[in-house]
Amino acid sequence: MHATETPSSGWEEPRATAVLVLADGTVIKGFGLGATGEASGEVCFNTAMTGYQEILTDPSYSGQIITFTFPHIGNVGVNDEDIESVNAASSIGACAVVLAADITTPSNWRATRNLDSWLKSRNVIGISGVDTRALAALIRSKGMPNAIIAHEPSGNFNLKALESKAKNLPSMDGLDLVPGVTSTQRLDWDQTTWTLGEGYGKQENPNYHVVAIDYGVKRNILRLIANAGCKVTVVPATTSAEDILALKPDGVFLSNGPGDPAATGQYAVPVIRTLIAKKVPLFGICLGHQMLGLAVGASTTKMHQGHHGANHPVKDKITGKVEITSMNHGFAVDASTLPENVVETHVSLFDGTNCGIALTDGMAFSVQHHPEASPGPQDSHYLFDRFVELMAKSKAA
Ligand SMILES: NC(=O)CC[C@H](N)C(=O)O
Repeated sequence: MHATETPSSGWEEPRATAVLVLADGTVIKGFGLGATGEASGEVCFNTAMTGYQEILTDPSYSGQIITFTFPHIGNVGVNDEDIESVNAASSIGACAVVLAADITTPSNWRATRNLDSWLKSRNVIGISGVDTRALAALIRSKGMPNAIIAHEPSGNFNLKALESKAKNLPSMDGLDLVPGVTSTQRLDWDQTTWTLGEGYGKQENPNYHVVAIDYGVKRNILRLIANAGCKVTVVPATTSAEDILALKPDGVFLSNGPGDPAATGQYAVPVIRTLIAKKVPLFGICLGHQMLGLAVGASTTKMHQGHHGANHPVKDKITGKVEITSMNHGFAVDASTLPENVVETHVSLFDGTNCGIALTDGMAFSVQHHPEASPGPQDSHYLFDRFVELMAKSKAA
């Protein structure tokens, strides 16, 4: 500035190019990234410090806007290997993302792309410059709100219209979102986990055949089942019990997935009940766990703020061991409604909610957390071996 010029009043607030409008009318302004336009969903917060690409592509997050409490999201870029959705038909996963810091140039040897352009290519809207700690605190006190996010480079927003749209969004309670994410065709899976220098491996000598019912399955779950010595056939969510049994599985896996389990249970539960009656070894994760719960007659409830992170302590009540787990759920099985032939096997040490069940006949078990991690700690990998042991016992009987 030239010495004779009048000093300006100081720093001017940059124009907001994105807004997040909550159903209660709260307006959060920031800077748009990723796709332009509007998206709507339930706002949750995830506290994981790593693995944003796996989180964003987890089909369980469909219909949700993820607020990352870790500020530096995008700093390791993205690549083609860390996508978790199996159904590649569309941009499946979270519909929008809320960040504290702007996305910086990626710095990682595996990065092939910048998070911003990748979000745009997947039609996912983002907003940065948000006080994500304050938003997480708001969710903690008031629960997960519905919201509209809008990204408009001109910065012209009709806030009244956005607020009324946000108010009229349907509650996640009662939504069946599985049809939008499940595979439409049967799929043979033999890929195993990733190792440095080798990339993903292949299961060449399987001992067991697992049918995985795809309610929105994550790739790393299928890889860990393959690692444990199995050939996997992934089938669409509405596959009948007859068609599943015709594949002669040694075990059936009930996958994770989005939405309200009670709404999804309408077609899933009768199938699971038949499999229980036929004593087929069953293993369920997250939505699959909730649906096993519904199939045995228990009920599920909507949680206040849910669990979304990578450091949640869970106690295995059978062994007494505590495992640090990856979590992503907004519903839970109500343990007080479990029938006599089902035991609670795992419990959250954060809030005492149910995190695992097993049938007393020993043929079916499930957990609420994500033992496959991706991202997250690997303490719970043992559950895949438990599933194989169950199939071995059943085969030997
Ligand atoms: N990760 C999942 O499978 C989530 C299950 C279910 N949609 C929930 O929010 O509780």
